Amino acid sequence: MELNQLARTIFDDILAQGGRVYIVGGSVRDVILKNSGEHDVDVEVYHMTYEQLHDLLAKYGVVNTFGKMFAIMQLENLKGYDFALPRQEKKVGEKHQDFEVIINPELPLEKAVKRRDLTMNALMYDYQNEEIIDLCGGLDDIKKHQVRCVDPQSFVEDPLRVLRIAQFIARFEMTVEEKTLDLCYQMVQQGMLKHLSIERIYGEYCKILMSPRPSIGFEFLKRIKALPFYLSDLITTHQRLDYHPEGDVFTHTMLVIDVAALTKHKTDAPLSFMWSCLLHDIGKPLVTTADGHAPQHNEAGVKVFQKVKMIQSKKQRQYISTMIMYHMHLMNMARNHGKDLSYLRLLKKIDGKVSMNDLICISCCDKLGRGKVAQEQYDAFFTFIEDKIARLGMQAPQPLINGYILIQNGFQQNKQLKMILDEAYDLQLQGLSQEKILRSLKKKYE
Ligand SMILES: Nc1ccn([C@@H]2O[C@H](COP(=O)(O)OP(=O)(O)OP(=O)(O)O)[C@@H](O)[C@H]2O)c(=O)n1
Repeated sequence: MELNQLARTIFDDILAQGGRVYIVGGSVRDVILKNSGEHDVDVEVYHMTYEQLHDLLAKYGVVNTFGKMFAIMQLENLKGYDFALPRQEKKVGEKHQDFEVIINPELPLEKAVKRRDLTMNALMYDYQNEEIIDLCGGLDDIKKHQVRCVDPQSFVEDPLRVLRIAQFIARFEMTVEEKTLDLCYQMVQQGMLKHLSIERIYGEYCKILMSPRPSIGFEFLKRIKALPFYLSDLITTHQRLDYHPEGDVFTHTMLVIDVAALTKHKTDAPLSFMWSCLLHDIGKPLVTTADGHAPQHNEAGVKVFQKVKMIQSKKQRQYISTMIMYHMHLMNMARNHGKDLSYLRLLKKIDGKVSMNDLICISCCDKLGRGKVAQEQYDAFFTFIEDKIARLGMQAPQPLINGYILIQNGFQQNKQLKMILDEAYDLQLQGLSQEKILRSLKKKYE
């Protein structure tokens, strides 16, 4: 394993003092999976007391301790390394922190691994012997590309693990072993996931969305009936087969997010973009008619989005809401040979909230998420957009008239001003000069 030189020096010191060092958790798994990328290194130190380990670490720098009960220690000058003592955990309440923790430096490894969620996450790297210790069959499961829980009894103690499975299988393109899948289903049926905080759920959803194949994670959540209402409602919403040969809205959404996963690096806000793709059609269940039409599903989607509480950042909410609102405008314009004016109006509406680039990306993903898209249709869409961009740009034109100018020209500062400003901008887009806009507005409002 690749380890920092200071970490090696500390580990050697621990061994010299009679301790034993094991690296555990995601960093070991990721080495086996040949998964590159930054990862914190979790170090479990055996045969030393809390005080002994603390004193030893203090020789190398300032020690910070986290989670009084978990006794996790970090060195300020050794970022990304967490030192902990072996422990057993017992759930004592419904909340995430409701655990009784029993630290035991002499805990047998077989017992220590029991608190881990999945076999691939229970692998240990023995620093002294430079070998992987696999007490739960994690290596075999990785070979089979499957996730499997270590111990059903301890697995259920943290319901977040159900969502962790969803993100792991999406990230590593794996399947879920049958008994583990049944266990997850039972946990959902028993309402265990209801106690999870929205922040924790959001974290796992983000990991699913930023994975190479997000659909794998959401298909799993569908199978165990753990989807929130705004996604599960998509399953029973059918669409017109001539527009959507792929079938219901959920199936379409899954195709869209998988294409989006390949496109996200081209966008200005990859995570928010992925969320937008997941949620772009959440309005459809509300407005879809018996023959599969979904008029104004974008506006309905914005309303449903207000109920999606797990996204809390104001900026992200504004981005996603704007994407839901305008996700079909470019496509509709291309279909109806939209006028330059509607394109310019669209630029103004999205201005500062999302970029035209990101709107183009979501339109492409939406189009590609229909299974087989006729090449001519796709080409026509691109020609349309390229033409508009070449002539009219990607940014909304700067307004010639602002509130200050209106007031200087005798308009009152009242509620109507905003409406008049919109009107002024529209006249500008129609090609009127500043002088002519003011003249026209004065005539109308005086
Ligand atoms: N609900 C949880 C969270 C964590 N773990 C254990 O703690 C380790 C470290 O957890 P964490 O850093 O949260 O996740 P990783 O598995 O490292 O995965 P990621 O790549 O998402 O960080 C996991 O490998 C697993 O052994 C667990 O059993 N149950």
